[in-house]
Amino acid sequence: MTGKHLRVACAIIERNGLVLATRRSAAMSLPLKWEFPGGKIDHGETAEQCLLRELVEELSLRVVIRHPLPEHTHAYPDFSVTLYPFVCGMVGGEPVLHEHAALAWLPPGELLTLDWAEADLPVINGYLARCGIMEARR
Ligand SMILES: Nc1nc2c([nH]c(=O)n2[C@H]2C[C@H](O)[C@@H](COP(=O)(O)OP(=O)(O)OP(=O)(O)O)O2)c(=O)[nH]1
Repeated sequence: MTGKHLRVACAIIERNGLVLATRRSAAMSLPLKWEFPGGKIDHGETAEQCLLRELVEELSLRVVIRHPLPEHTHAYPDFSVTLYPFVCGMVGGEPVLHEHAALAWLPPGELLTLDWAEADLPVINGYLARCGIMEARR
């Protein structure tokens, strides 16, 4: 593994049978890739605390954290990331884009139609397996 290692909490937010995906902006790392909203875990912060903070900063969104999913580590060419995913529910309100280029609410079975950050693919497939949806694409 080369470069820095990031620990990142991310949210699989469910609402009325749909899941929220956000698209990174052209100015961010991994430009225009789709991801689950969240961000880097600060020193002294739990993954859950990070997630609640990042969702307010990025999307003005308050959620309830329902349960964690298994973490996954992925090596990109110049850095590596461990994703700490949490299935969440909405408290209320609508997400507001402060940093991302776009958002989409999709049925779980359509998530893999987006161009995801590579690290997310095992997370999505694990989530789909929990939902009883067979992996349709890689
Ligand atoms: N939030 C989030 N980040 C992800 C996911 N998948 C994935 O590879 N990442 C990567 C993208 C970023 O390099 C890093 C998260 O950092 P960040 O959300 O604070 O992004 P950032 O633009 O501030 O990062 P940087 O350019 O300052 O390095 O993890 C995901 O599902 N959600």
